[in-house]
Amino acid sequence: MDGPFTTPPRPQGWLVRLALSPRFHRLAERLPLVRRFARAEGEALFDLVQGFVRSQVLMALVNLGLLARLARGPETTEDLALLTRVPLNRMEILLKAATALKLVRKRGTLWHLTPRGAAFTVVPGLAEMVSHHRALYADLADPVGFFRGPETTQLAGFWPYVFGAGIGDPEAHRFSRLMAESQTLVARDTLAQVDFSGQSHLLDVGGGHGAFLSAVAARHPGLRLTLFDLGQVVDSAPPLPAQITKVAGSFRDDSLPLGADSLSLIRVLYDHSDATVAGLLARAFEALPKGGLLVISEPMSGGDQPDPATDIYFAIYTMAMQTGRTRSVAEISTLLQAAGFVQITSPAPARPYVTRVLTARKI
Ligand SMILES: C[S@@+](CC[C@H](N)C(=O)[O-])C[C@H]1O[C@@H](n2cnc3c(N)ncnc32)[C@H](O)[C@@H]1O
Repeated sequence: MDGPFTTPPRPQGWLVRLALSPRFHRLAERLPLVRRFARAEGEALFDLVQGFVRSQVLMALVNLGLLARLARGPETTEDLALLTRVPLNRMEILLKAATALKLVRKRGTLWHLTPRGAAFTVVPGLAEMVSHHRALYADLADPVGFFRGPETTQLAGFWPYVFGAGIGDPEAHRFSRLMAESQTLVARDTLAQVDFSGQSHLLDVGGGHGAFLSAVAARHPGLRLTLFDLGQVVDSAPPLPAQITKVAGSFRDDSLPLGADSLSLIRVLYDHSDATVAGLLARAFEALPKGGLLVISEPMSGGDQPDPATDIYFAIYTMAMQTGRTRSVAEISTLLQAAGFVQITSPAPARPYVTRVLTARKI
């Protein structure tokens, strides 16, 4: 730690005072009940210490294609080593680490996937998501510099649109595919919490390749649907159900299309600064008729009660993007109220690490 603290130490709670005392730790080893608690805390601390190594083991398994390979059937260490050009002794260590992560197990001479390892290979977009963390981990390689605020980050380069930059076709394709593949779970959790059956026309702003609208189309065949996103993104979308119309434009520079009585922003706000979000919400308010429904769905901060997933992973990820922010329900609500929206509700999320839904109305 460099630099002096300017305030004298403040009083601490008694449990913290105990945990700060080396004498207490020596004593705890001799008292069975306290020992159990102290050891559980010790294990939790060790898990914190080794977290990065766990993630890198997972990254190696994904990038070497080992989990995908084992999804085809069991293999020997020798074959896996040969296939991936990893020396045999190092492959053995990697597979044992994967066993400790409960992703694989060895029976006789053959490595098999566990049910968790098998589930990993079929969750849409999960392997791609792990792979693209290369940029995030590069940014976090110097965590002190990262928290002090670097000039540039690799992750910002992965998502060029966040600065309003024009994007090329390969970039549009790369990040839209990543988002579309992870959209399945987001759409499922969003549609479990929002009922569009009273609506006639939904406009999905920043809708990427239309994965969310395709899920809505399957659920509500009579609903008119409009996909709005940057030109390069809508142009590279795969063929979509007939009820979806594509409109190209930028929510920074263009008005949003009129005519829809509901508007969704799925995983859009957290990419952008408060100023950009305020502008976007003002445009959404303009585009909706009286009574119009706004749906926001993305992982949200726990606010005063930080959430174990969103206040670590998403808060730091969006900070690494340099323009984004993982906001709490209260923070988004303040921005919504400033834009004129009322009747703001946010049901408890089923899986906060997948998404949280917030709805509001224009009246
Ligand atoms: C994180 S992705 C989410 C995509 C999709 N809603 C989903 O959840 O899979 C954000 C989307 O916002 C779009 N976007 C970013 N800036 C935009 C802008 N200025 N105007 C329109 N769309 C924009 C991106 O192209 C991208 O498709």
